[in-house]
Amino acid sequence: MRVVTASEMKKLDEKTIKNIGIPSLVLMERAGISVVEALWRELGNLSNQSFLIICGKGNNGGDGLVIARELLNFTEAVKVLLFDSSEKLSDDNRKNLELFKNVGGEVMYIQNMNYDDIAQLIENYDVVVDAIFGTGLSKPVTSPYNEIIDLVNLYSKYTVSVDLPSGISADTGKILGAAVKADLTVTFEFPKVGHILFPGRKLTGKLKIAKIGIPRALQDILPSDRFLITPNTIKIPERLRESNKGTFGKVIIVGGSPNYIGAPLLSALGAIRAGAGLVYLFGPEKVVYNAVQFEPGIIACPFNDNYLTEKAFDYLLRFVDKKTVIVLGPGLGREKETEDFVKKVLQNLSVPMVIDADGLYHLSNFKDILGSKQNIVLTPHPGELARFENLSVEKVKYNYILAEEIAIKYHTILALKDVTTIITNGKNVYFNITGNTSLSKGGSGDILSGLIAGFISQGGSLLDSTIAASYILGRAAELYDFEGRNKITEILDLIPQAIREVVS
Ligand SMILES: NC(=O)C1=CN([C@@H]2O[C@H](COP(=O)(O)OP(=O)(O)OC[C@H]3O[C@@H](n4cnc5c(N)ncnc54)[C@H](O)[C@@H]3O)[C@@H](O)[C@H]2O)[C@H](O)CC1
Ligand SMILES: [K+]
Repeated sequence: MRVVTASEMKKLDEKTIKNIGIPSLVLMERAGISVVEALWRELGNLSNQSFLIICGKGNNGGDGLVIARELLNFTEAVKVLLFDSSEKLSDDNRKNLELFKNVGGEVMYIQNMNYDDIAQLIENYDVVVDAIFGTGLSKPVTSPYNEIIDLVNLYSKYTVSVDLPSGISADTGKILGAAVKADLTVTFEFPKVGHILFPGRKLTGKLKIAKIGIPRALQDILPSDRFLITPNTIKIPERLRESNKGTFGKVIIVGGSPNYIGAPLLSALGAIRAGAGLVYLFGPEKVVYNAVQFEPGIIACPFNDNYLTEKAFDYLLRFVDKKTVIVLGPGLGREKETEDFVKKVLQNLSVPMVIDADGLYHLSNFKDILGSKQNIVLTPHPGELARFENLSVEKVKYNYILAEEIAIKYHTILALKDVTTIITNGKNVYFNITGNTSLSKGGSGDILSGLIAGFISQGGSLLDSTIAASYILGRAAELYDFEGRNKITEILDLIPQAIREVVS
């Protein structure tokens, strides 16, 4: 499913109105009705509820006035709150204000009230409809908008936002001054970036996407480069019955050090749960023997030292063949001699690699090597990417445009792991929103790295495998929400069911 920006949505609107000839008032009417329908589905009988619709001066406010007029067909307990009687309203807003009044609708102006009265008013209604700003928000909100938004957040019993929570940037999900915290948001035709990235995603509440008649034929004008990952985005290699362990590829997890014994094991378990045919663990002997105790399905490649040093490379070579996929990094440690090992691996091996954790730490000291590589997946979290690029976490977090640039610069697949994970090959961007706090603990990234490699080893492309792994890991966590009180290994046990959901 495409994810759009404000300007892309505006362009779609304009083409629909100017090229196709569907009047803007028709689009507004359908938008407004779709919100009432969503409210009816969410709240059931609307006739016994009361509604306060807070309208801005633009078309978001116009939608609100359509909603108000339609709600009057269910109940008389409908009131519209406008900001300033002298405000210059958009044409469609003004028209719908007139229609609302024509059907006996009641309007109040914030300019004539004090904040206590407004707080009281908000508190007296069952539902507040936030139709202040939508995709037209262009700068941080100021008085009186921010005060009203704060009052809605303080006193509203149930808030539904039209198109976007007012105050949220459609293009970034950032709060511009102040923003409404909605229980439900009804948007039109496509999710906006602001619904997908935090804090916009949190303030959106439950998101409903309504069709309002934008012709499908026009959608080709949209750049096809931003997508919300849904089950039908997922491509997982088919598992033919006539097969043997060699059919499903070979993954070598390269990692481990005295303080990080579990990380490479978790990565190996991720590869096993993805369905890889052979999963090797190449690491310090203590780490490897520990892993095989836990999971005898892992093939042991113990290196007789506490850390993987340059000497380990020749030993690793014995296990690598052209079908191998390597996960480089889980628990590697940050010893200088390990960096020499990592450099040698990157200089001499051209097999697909998923580079995570301390693999990224070492790689950051010789990034130019990526210029000569073809099939690398980098899986940093914001802190690791900030360090990798010598930027602040603030600059990096949820910055999908920067992520695209980095993927192009190093021509890799980049998975910027977060509550919304951003996956990009530099051309397209995919947003993953599955998961919950059961993944907010050590080891989830290790599992992900193995899961990605496991899908690649079965024939998945680097991009498809990264998308599938991110979605599947999140879905596994959702299948039984431990609310964070889980062992990370319990998520592994739910991966087969999460895969079955998308392949069946
Ligand atoms: N196809 C669709 O998606 C349709 C969407 N509709 C609705 O139209 C709005 C967008 O309307 P627009 O008039 O462009 O802007 P807003 O109503 O979001 O904003 C109102 C107005 O406010 C001004 N403004 C911007 N920032 C600030 C600020 N910080 N302080 C004060 N004023 C500000 C600016 O001039 C804006 O124009 C979309 O969200 C949908 O709800 C159509 O109704 C139907 C089709
Ligand atoms: K809104």
